Amino acid sequence: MTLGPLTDAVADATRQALEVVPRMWDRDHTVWRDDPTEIEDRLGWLDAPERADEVRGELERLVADVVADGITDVLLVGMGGSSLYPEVLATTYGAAAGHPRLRVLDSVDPAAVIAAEEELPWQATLLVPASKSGGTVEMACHLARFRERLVDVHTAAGAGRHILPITDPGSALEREASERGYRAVVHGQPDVGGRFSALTPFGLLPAALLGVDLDAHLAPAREQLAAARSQDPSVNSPAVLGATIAAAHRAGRDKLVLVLPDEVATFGLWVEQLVAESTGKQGVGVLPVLDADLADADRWGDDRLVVVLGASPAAEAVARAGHPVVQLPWSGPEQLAGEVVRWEVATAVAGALLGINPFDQPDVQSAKTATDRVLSSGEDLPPTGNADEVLADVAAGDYVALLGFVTPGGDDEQALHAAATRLRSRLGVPVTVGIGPRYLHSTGQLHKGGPNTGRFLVVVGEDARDADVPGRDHSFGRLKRAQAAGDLAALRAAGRRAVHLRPEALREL
Ligand SMILES: O=P(O)(O)OC[C@H]1O[C@H](O)[C@H](O)[C@@H](O)[C@@H]1O
Repeated sequence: MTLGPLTDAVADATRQALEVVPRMWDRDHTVWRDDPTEIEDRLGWLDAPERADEVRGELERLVADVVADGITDVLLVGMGGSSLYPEVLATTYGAAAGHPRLRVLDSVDPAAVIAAEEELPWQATLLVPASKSGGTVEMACHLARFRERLVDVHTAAGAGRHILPITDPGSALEREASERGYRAVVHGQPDVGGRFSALTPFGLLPAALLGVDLDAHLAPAREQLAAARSQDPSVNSPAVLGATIAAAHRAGRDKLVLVLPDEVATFGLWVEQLVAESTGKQGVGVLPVLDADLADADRWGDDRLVVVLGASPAAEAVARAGHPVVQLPWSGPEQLAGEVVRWEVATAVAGALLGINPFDQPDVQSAKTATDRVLSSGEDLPPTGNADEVLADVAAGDYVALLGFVTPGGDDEQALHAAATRLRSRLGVPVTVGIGPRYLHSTGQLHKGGPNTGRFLVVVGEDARDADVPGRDHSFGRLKRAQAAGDLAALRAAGRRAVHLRPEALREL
């Protein structure tokens, strides 16, 4: 740890954090807020490993049956907390011998939907709709469309056996499952919010499907939770990380540059949702920055805290340039669930020190409401503008977010990253890239609820082909455009500087 300018502030914040720790373990909601709403029923992640032990056998039996049925592929559809950890698991571990591949879809881009549809062997595919609320629109549209593919090959009577939802008890998705005879329903933990649900069945079922040994996966999580009870700061590294994030924020270092080993690169997406959606509200917020150019650190403003997982030769130069650097040990992918706990505790502790409720997401709804309005009114996107409208007065302490409603992994996404690299070097401020609608369930909260220091370029790709959504009067392409329009409207209503651009405009940035 090279805290440099933050050394004293972190020591103070660590003392405060250690006062928070026993109260957090007592489930004392006043750590965060006097009002217990969306706190007292959101702390179940503190005993996720014990709760996992209660359901492990059932999950392993379900998976054994799936494997015995000859399933070769799993398609998980869901958003935010219901999809990001499965994506981390799939990309970090892959499928064990004899277990199905796992593909995660959190895009409504028609090309992405069609690609999944055309590439999967529906005869041997299991569809896993994952949604805590059971009503998230993207998941519902995916389920409607892909269920038809299953009906095509298995008939309506046989399709249900190929659908295995994960949802909270009593949700609309659970009702649909019983009406339509889906294979089973795996319940989430009602007292755990989406972004804290990685070690509940939302992450455990996908892990078991991939053939991950759940007991071994959870072992580092148990160790980290035990450490998170300690009053010794050399042991309780999760609380110290939370204290460091809070101290950095208080000092104006509200951008968290995360440097990860390549083998867990997608873990950044999970941390991004956890930190941004938990802290970004009431004008407060820590912006996760996943693609910082460390070689440029001597040109950065003093608004950044750098957290490095594992060894990074570049981190030393960052510290020499005067930025605080936290180095966390990394022994390999088997440590993943321990990192989940570290970041969950750190986020909860940082929330307490920053005076916000880390478990709600009050500003996510505004974009959803605006999207519904666009869909029902028949409106389209507002006219495109000029990036200079919002970039002209960018100053130190600001950030730029490129928000692309584009095909994940396609040319337009590459163009977004290339433009982000150029803007970083031109403007000297952090430039993030978010892919819609994924980011709406992640950094979208911070964009609208956090400090008004962002500039938002909403880039919407054209669709060469569209895909209809059975049972709805809009297509996937229309939904995508309505979500982009909805977020633009919500950003502007929150007083944020946001402009609509075509992908071609990225070349001029
Ligand atoms: O799991 P679901 O209920 O479908 O919710 C999925 C996601 O939707 C919302 O937009 C929240 O902001 C996220 O925190 C959540 O993870």
